[in-house]
Amino acid sequence: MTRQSFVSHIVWNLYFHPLSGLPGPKLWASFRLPYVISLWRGRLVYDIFEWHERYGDVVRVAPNEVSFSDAGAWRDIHCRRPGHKPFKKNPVWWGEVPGRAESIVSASTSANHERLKRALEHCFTDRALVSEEPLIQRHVAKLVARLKEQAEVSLDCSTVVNIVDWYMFTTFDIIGELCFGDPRAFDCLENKVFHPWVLEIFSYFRIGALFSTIRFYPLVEKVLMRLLPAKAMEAQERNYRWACNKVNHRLNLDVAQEDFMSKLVPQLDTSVGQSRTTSPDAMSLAELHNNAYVLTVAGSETCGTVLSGTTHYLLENRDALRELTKEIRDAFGSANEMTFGSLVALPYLNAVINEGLRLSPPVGGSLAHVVPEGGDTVCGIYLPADTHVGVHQWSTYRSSRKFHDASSFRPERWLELSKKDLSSPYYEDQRTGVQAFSVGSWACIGKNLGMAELRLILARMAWSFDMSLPRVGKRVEWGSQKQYVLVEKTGFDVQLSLRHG
Ligand code: HEM
Repeated sequence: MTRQSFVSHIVWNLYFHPLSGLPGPKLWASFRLPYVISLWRGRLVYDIFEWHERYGDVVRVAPNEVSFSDAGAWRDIHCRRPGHKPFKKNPVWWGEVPGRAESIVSASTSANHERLKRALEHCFTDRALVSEEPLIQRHVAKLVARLKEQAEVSLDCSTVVNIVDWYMFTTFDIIGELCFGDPRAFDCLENKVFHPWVLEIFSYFRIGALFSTIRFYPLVEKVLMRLLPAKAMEAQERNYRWACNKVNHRLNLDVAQEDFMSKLVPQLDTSVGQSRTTSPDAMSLAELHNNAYVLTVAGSETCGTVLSGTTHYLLENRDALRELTKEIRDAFGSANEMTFGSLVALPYLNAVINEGLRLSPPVGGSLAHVVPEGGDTVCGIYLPADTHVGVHQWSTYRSSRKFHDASSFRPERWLELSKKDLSSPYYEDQRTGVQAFSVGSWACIGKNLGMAELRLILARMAWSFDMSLPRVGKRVEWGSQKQYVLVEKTGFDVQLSLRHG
């Protein structure tokens, strides 16, 4: 692009573009680069939050992108509206990986997405959850047992641990067994370290997010794809193949066990390639491989982030931690009584988790979508076709215009009393804007399983340990960690003392 055409491009973006009337920082509206640089710095979520605080619920954050922090945008972007075309996922972020079959996440056509969703949903029905609970209970009991072992050998019956690691050990061990039918697939709790496969996955989060931004510049993408060292591609392929082999191994196991595969095998179309000759909902083996891979990542990192964030805020808010601990210890006579079913009924535990999801969502930014052909409205604002749009979670959840004492951890805001009592400072909180599992066609398929895991792990921790911040140890300020679509968690220490009595 010559200097002259670059300048006219900026002038057009600022003054003649159909979005030029929308509020937002002029530099960001001029060209895409400030947005890309902010993401590369891991600051995009925080920068957009600042723009929303300054400009309001609708902000133009790039020449062709509009960010919303309005609860109504969930409905308009994510849900089917009679008489409207669906907003598809933005291929910049959700593109297919070349050479792999489609996964539920990459499937952008609704027909394919719906088929894969129907197939995978068998893993997440109420009945499926009941059958999977013993497996999950076993791993959570192991988490507690390993931590207790460490506390028991010290004179003061306590131990200091990086709790983020321990939560992630647990969520990966759980998902490893659910996806691959192998209780020791990752064996992180046993070895007290991450499995090398998991470490590789962590490294791809950042690279994947950075790489996606290249798609804003198709020419650069083409060149870069050519220059990319074969070694880097091979490493990713090896990582993927490892998961495929684990799936194949599980398929050949001759034992009856209740995991995801026991629900997915009946959906498997064994005909060659990706053609489907049996049920219209069937999955090919290649699709099973990729979807198992996606489930492994989607079902572990997310839970680990919310557990870590919630624990961080509980430790900083001793009254909330005391209230939670009391509720759990009063409700049960023994740890075995804590089940998926019994924990649903605890109001404070659920309020704590809702508040944890508000302040530490696994995806802080937008779940990017594209306005369909012909253009459409979001929150009453007309947007031309192909405009990139999304609900910015961090800005919606932390908005001082939507929540009383928005940046503070206040589980009370989720209690029934606060919703009904006109004199409660939280009465007018816009709770419906908090949708950390998303809503509509692409909403999280693992929500119930995820919530059950969060409840069980937090409850078992509060039941077994008195938790506190150690005098000396690693701390974190949750809202200053870098985010590359997902939160790059730096870790923090917790003192776990065996409970008295
Ligand atoms: C705290 C826990 C979790 C949170 C906050 C969470 C959040 C999310 C979010 C925000 C999305 C994107 C939705 C969209 O694009 O509109 C998503 C999608 C998804 N999640 Fe979760 N998730 C959690 C746990 C899980 C678990 C435990 C599993 C499975 C084991 C899972 C599997 C998936 C899958 C397969 C999708 C893609 C759904 C689709 O495209 O139709 N998630 N999740």
